[in-house]
Amino acid sequence: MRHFDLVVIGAGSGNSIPGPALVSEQILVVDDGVHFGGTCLNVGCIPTKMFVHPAEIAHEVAEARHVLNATSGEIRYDWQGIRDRVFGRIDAISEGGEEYRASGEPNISLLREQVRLTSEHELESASGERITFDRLVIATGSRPRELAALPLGDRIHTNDTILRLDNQPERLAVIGGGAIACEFAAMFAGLGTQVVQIHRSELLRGVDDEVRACFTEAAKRRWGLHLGTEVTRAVTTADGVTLTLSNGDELTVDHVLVAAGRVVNTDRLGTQELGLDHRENGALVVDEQQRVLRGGEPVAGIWAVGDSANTAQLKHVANHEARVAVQSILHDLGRAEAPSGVLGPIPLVVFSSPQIATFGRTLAEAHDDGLDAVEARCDYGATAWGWALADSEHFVKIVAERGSGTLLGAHIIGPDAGILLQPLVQAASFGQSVHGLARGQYWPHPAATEIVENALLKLEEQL
Ligand SMILES: Cc1cc2nc3c(=O)[nH]c(=O)nc-3n(C[C@H](O)[C@H](O)[C@H](O)COP(=O)(O)OP(=O)(O)OC[C@H]3O[C@@H](n4cnc5c(N)ncnc54)[C@H](O)[C@@H]3O)c2cc1C
Ligand SMILES: NC(=O)c1ccc[n+]([C@@H]2O[C@H](COP(=O)([O-])OP(=O)(O)OC[C@H]3O[C@@H](n4cnc5c(N)ncnc54)[C@H](O)[C@@H]3O)[C@@H](O)[C@H]2O)c1
Repeated sequence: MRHFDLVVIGAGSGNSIPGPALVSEQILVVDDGVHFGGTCLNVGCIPTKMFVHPAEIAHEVAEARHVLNATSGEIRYDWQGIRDRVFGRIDAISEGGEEYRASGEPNISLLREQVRLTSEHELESASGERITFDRLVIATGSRPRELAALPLGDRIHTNDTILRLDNQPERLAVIGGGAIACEFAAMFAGLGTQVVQIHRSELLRGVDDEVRACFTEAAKRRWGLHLGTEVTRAVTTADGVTLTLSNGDELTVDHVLVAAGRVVNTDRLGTQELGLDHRENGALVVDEQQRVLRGGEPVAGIWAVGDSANTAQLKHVANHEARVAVQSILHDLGRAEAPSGVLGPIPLVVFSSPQIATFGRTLAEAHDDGLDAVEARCDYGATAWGWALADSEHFVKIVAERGSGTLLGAHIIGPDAGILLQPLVQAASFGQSVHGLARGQYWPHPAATEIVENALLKLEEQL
């Protein structure tokens, strides 16, 4: 029976655990993914954004008349060319990474199989191999939730398969109203697919109400939107997929994308049987060192990171957790201080069109928490950069506590929202009050950051 000092299950964020600091450990990396390297690299953040950008250019060209007073003729996009540019780059990284893990380092071995824990120090692979270990990192991530009414197949996809289609769908139904659904809907619509998004409630629940309303209006202008509706039946024919909706409507599309949330992969790992603490969504409960808990106490020798250990389901969170886990393992080995682990608020950027960026509380949430909070809004259109963009709909909102000026949240919709959010994430992370934040530094004129500066100035007036 093989034995390892450390086993890492999951080679997404888990793949960054082995490194120079652990070179003296015999490490086994285990992964059962079709492509090596996890969700972000193969079917998540990176390929989607590599499609989102060309789609955004295409959208801007279509809108060019608005800013250029130009007449834009019909432009045809080369789906296969875009797809091959994306996967030509990504697949090479995935294949190179797999080869390096399999044979590039003397202390690291690779197992490409699904495994299940049989105890805290033993696992069994699908082919029946039993392997023991001293320490374990669980980084098994999540997978798309499937819907009974929409069995996956050649025409019904998740994010795992749709980006590799040979031909761009002329008609696409997107099911769901979260980040994935909103990004894919805008992306396909930008490239000229006739998109219809079908969702049982409102888009982007949990995001600031005004931001959501602005997004929903923009979405309605760009693609079909059926809200408060579910798909009850799907019939695949030679012509496409005919969907029956809960309101009785029927529509036929070429392909369907199911984006109805993620299932945490602990359900097939055996962690429940080990009595480890789980959250409602199946993620493991961990402490600030990423050690998994049982009965609220850390279990010796087991760490968890990423989607299997948090509810944020974001890559920047998973990356940070992996760094914390490495330091905690080194601490366990007597070679480092214990990590502190805690960073500031977690930002979320939805790379749809328009883009949304947010962190922290909305004004309503701050009030619900009993805080004396105030909010200021600056429209893009109230600044010189907004005039350059001819923007009349997007805005920045900042929430702070009256008196102390503590930054409680920020909510942005519009071009480069993710970039505009970061100075506020930085201020909140380093405990900087809103007092003096606008006037205590230069803001280059007339850059888009002036929108943030003006929101801060308005906010300060209310403190
Ligand atoms: C379409 C999409 C777009 C996204 N866009 C963004 C974005 O723009 N920004 C952002 O921050 N986040 C984004 N995310 C979320 C982000 O991709 C995830 O939060 C992150 O990749 C999770 O990393 P992880 O290491 O926890 O898991 P993963 O990367 O999913 O890795 C887990 C690995 O474990 C393997 N595995 C699971 N169970 C077993 C088992 N029992 N045995 C062996 N192997 C196993 C899996 O095959 C997988 O390779 C997106 C997600 C999706 C789906
Ligand atoms: N830009 C980003 O950072 C980015 C992009 C994509 C995904 N992600 C991450 O990935 C995670 C998953 O994204 P997501 O959009 O799949 O999840 P989500 O949880 O945001 O949205 C899931 C959607 O599916 C709907 N849904 C759930 N069950 C359903 C059912 N049975 N029938 C019909 N609809 C159903 C929900 O109402 C919701 O609108 C997110 O938590 C997000 O953090 C991040």
